Amino acid sequence: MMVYKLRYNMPIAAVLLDMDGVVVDNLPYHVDAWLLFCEQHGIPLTREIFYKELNGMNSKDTFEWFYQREMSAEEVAHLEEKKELIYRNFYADHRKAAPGLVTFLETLQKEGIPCALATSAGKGNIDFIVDGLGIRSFFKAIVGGGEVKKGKPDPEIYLKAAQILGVDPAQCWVVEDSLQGVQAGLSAGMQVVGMTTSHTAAELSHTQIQVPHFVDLFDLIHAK
Ligand SMILES: O=P(O)(O)OC[C@H]1O[C@@H](O)[C@H](O)[C@@H](O)[C@@H]1O
Repeated sequence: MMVYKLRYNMPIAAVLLDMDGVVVDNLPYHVDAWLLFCEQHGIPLTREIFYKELNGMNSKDTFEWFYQREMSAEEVAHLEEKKELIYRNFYADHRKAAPGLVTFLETLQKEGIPCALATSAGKGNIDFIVDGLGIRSFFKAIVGGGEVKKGKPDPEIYLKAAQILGVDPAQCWVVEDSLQGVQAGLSAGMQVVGMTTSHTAAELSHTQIQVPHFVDLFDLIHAK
């Protein structure tokens, strides 16, 4: 059941989209890649632990969680390259925009509402999705995981995106699927749409709205 509890009927200053699990429903491919990477490196990981603890985190935080120590940028880049190669091989032939995404982006553009992408992913994975789907021109800003000091669940990435767009965080809608990402959006003081690709609506019930995809989403969040 969809829960619809808007904090108030506000105009939308901007929409900030998460990428993995939102723009594309690709999480199972990321998880398969992490599981294979972990198997190859002797790290115990289960699907359940991934969704609960790691989904939405950037690579640095994920590798530090695995190895339980701080890691240098070089070390992270080296391991990240291995894992993302596996992921991109798994997902390349399956790239597909989430249902309703392009119409949603076109509507925002027509209404003059700026849109940004705020993802924990690195540049390689961002280009792989954004250019793979041909949607780059819809984004006024793209903030990647490597461009913030603190990754999700910290609000920094969403606050940075709002700052680049020059909008009030309280008038932004975030679209997220992961628990870490939802927390980042809520901590930024934004309204959050929980997209139920990785978690159930009940697990995302702390967001303002839960939806399965972008179809009809604009009408739901648009102030009447
Ligand atoms: O959900 P976002 O912010 O697009 O996150 C991307 C990240 O999502 C995580 O779940 C993946 O483990 C990462 O590899 C990926 O970079």
